[in-house]
Amino acid sequence: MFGKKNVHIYIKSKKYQYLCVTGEEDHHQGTWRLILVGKTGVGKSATGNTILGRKEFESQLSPSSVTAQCQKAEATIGHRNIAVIDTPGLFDTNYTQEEIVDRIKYCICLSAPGPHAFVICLQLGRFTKEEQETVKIIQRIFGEEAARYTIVLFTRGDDLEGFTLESFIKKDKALSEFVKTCDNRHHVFNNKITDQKQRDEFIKKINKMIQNNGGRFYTAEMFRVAEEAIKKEEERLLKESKEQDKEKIRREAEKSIKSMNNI
Ligand SMILES: Nc1nc2c(ncn2[C@@H]2O[C@H](COP(=O)(O)OP(=O)(O)OP(=O)(O)O)[C@@H](O)[C@H]2O)c(=O)[nH]1
Repeated sequence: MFGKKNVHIYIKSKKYQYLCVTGEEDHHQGTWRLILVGKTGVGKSATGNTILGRKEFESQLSPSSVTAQCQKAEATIGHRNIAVIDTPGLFDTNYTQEEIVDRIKYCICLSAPGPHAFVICLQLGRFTKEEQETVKIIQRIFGEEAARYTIVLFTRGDDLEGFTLESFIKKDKALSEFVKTCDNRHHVFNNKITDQKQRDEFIKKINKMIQNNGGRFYTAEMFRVAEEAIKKEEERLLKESKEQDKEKIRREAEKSIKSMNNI
C-alpha cells in the first residue's frame, strides 16, 4: 500500500562524514523513534532506561560526559516497538562544542528514516544561561521544523516535592517561553524509581504528538534545510566580520594619515 522511497543523506563536518540511507515507511505500522538530547549529566541515559524499562544505557554521576557516542536500543511497549537513541551531552569539557554537535548529528542516521520525537531533557532546577544556550544549539542543529516533533522532559521529578511541573515551569519566563515553542508538550520523570505510570503517561503524550503530526516524522529533508540555514548564517557572520575588519583598517589608515599630516 505504501511504497518505500530511499533517500541518501550525507552528514558532513570537519572531522566526520556519514552516509545514511533514510527512507519513507508506513507510518502507522513502524517503530517509533525517539532521540534524547540535552546538556551533559541531565539524565538522558537514565531517561532512556526509564522509557525502555530496563538498564540499557550507562547512567552515572560523573564530572564529565558518560555517553561519548550516539547509542540506540529498542523495546516493545504494549504493542508498539520503540527505539530510543541516546546522544552525547552538550557542554562536556572533554570535547569541543563542534565535536559534540557532529556526534549528535549522527543520531539522525541512527534514527533513519527519521525520528518521531526529539526528547529535550532538562533537569529540574535553574534554567541558567547554559541551559538556555543548550536548547538554542539543539534548535539550531535540527531547525525550526523540529519544534513540531519535540517534547521537553524534566528529570529529577523527585525534587518536585509536591509541587506540580506546571507551577515549576510558570516560575521562569524564559523556561515557559521555551516550553511554549514546543506547543507546551512537557513531562517529568523520576528516574530513580521504576514506575510504569510515569512512563505510560509519557508514551500517551508521544502518541498524541505523533497523531497530531499525522504519523509523520522529522525527515532528512528537514535536516538538510536546517543545515542550509546554519551555513547561510555562518556565511553572513563571516561577511559581516570581514566588513567590520575592512572598516577597522580603513579607520586606522585614516587616523595614521591624519597624524602624519599633523607632523
Ligand atoms: N535524583 C535523581 N537523579 C537522577 C535522575 N535522572 C538522572 N539522575 C542522576 O543523574 C546522574 C546523571 O545521569 P545520566 O543518565 O548519566 O545523565 P546523562 O545526561 O546521560 O549524562 P551524559 O551521558 O554524561 O551526558 C546520575 O547519577 C543519575 O542517577 C532523577 O530523575 N532523579
